[in-house]
Amino acid sequence: MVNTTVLGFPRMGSDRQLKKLVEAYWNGKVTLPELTSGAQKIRASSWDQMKSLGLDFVTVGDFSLYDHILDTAIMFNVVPPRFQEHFKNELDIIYSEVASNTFDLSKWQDIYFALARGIENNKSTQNNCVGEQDCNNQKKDGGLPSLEMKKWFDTNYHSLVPEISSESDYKLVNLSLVEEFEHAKKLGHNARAVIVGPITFLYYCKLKDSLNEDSNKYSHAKKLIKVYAELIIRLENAGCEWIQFDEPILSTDIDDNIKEYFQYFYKNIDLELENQKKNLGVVNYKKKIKFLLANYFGDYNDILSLALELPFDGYHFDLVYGKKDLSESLFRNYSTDKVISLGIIDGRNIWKNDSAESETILNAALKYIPNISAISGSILCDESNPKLNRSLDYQSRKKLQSEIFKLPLLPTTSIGSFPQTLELRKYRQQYKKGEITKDEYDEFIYKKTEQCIQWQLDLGIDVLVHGEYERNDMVEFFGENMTGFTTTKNGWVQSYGSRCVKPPIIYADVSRVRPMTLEITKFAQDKAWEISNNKNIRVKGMLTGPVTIIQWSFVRNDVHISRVAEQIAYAIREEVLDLEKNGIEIIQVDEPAIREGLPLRSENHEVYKKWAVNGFKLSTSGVKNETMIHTHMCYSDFNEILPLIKRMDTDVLTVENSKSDLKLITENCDFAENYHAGIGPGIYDVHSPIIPSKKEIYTRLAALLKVFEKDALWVNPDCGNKTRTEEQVDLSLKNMIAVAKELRALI
Ligand code: MET
Ligand SMILES: [Zn+2]
Repeated sequence: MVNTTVLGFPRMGSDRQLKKLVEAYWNGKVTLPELTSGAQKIRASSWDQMKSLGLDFVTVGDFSLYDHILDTAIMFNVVPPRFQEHFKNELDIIYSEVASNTFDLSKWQDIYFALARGIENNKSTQNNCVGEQDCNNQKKDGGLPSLEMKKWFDTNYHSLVPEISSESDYKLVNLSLVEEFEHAKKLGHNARAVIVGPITFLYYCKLKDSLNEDSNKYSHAKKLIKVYAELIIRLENAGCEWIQFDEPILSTDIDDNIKEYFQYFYKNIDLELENQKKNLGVVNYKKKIKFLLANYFGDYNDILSLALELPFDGYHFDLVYGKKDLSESLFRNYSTDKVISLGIIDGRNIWKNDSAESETILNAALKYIPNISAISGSILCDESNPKLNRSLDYQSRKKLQSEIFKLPLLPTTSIGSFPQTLELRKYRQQYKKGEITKDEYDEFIYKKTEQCIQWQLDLGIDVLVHGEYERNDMVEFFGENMTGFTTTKNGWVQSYGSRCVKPPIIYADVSRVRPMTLEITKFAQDKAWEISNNKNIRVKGMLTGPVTIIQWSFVRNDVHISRVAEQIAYAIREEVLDLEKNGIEIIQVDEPAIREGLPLRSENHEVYKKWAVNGFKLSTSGVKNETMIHTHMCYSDFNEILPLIKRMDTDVLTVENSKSDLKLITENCDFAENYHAGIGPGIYDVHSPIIPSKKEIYTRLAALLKVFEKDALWVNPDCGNKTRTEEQVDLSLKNMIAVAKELRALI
């Protein structure tokens, strides 16, 4: 028998109902009971939609008020010590209730959002840190930092990173999943529960072990087995028939250590269930509930035979991104008493499904579908093409540039955007609705830009930006100004928490029709010269690179992606050259998404690196050696992509890293030892409303100065300022600039 189902359903709602609800709760406009019932309504309407589409199962557990990894962490009591301490009273009540089998979900709500968003100004945490690592994390005078974020595999969604240690006390303390299941059942749905599998969960966890330095985070699977089993028994008792364990980690290169714990957990979970049931006095303790192993985003590759030996009742195969599974031993060795789940619709893109193709896959599930990975015939393959390379190497360019720019040591700059204020958003909306004219809108944008220049001159920042007020989104803006793109009204994709983006669609050949940023950048530069009466004040041109434009769009799939990259790169190159011709001498081409595009399997890395690196170089290397090229990247393990970054050959790289407390760059020194061009490691976290203190900035800069050459270091926030308020930006930049100036005098 063939059933139809989905692995999960978008949680945000077509009109971002969830975002609005959650933000209203944060702003105190909606009460906790209203939040709860609002969320229930959103879930229920998704189930209705799944049912009316004719699916045989609905899913529960795929919904989340903020993030599904955070949900998993909360469910199993993974609360970092700083929050345990802060919420001691609340947690004591929760734990004592749990001990008497009472689970009050509402008691978790504020703790949950605090982990996600941090807490401002918490005096009680002052001077309570143990060891340097904790000190960094405590933001002594600035409250409690939220959990870090990490990209969800190769997508642009950000998950939170739970913190575990040998002291983690895993226990089942939150039953929201069971409650959701019961709700769906009451509404008459046949629901499958979706949970993040332990290995994927641990992949997202960060080990903060001060006690046990050699500890291996995956070994925590041994401890987690108990709490997972407890949860499963509760779901089974509630009448749940299927559990889907999401383990997309299987689509990555997994080492023997991960393999060992993957095998350990799923081999032993049945036994654990039986033991717990026996202890509970259940007579018929054999497992009734069924397990589906869901791997997606790629193929099982060499883990397939191991996975097939484990006691799962069904397996999901991603036949869109994991085509290789089809060709392998899949159907040859597949036991007929196991359910097979075939992912034949591309859930990550918007193209209407080719049902003839799906039929072919279904009918002859054994046939190999060749992987279209032909990157040939593109200029991006030809490393030595002069169009891809600057004529001088970095050191020689640096000499030329330092003579021209005369920047001080530790030059200060920002990443580009300035606050998208309520007023600005109102103007944009009015303009989009046709309530104000283009001239009125432009007048406002230019006024804001001028004010931003004045503001930065007052602050004394060394390299200015125009503020990016004219763009709502760094990809959408370029999409709107090039051919081959179209936009959607409701194609929302969750980025993190309540934040959503609306990726454009690339449906045809891309080219630039007109200059896109020239006018406003030139305006900003002229204003800067006029106001300061100083030709040495420079405004950075601000563009988005081809990789990020591709990663954050729905891309046509009828030509190889390197073709699309090549076309976008030519368009950006034209813009770069126009800026340069008009006196812009520092140009930043942002590539925040470069890491997330890296294929999950290393065997596919080189093809990606080729088009990604060369796409960036084609965009930027047409300039004179005197022109300074910056790039910016976020959310990356920079050590991991160091060779790729070096190949990009930029003059200055600014990176997000303050959420990782500079550890990636300072402790694990690969990066510092091997990267010798200009570098601006984000000196504070713009994602948090907390103002970084001078002391904190000083400590970080001092740490950086120990590992980087002083004339290579730039001082900047870790990402754009657009989500902050003007006041927050002002105070943060003031502190940052003051510290840079102080330190400059000392080194
Ligand atoms: C996500 S990276 C953002 C870079 C962009 N220039 C900005 O400042 O917003
Ligand atoms: Zn960024």
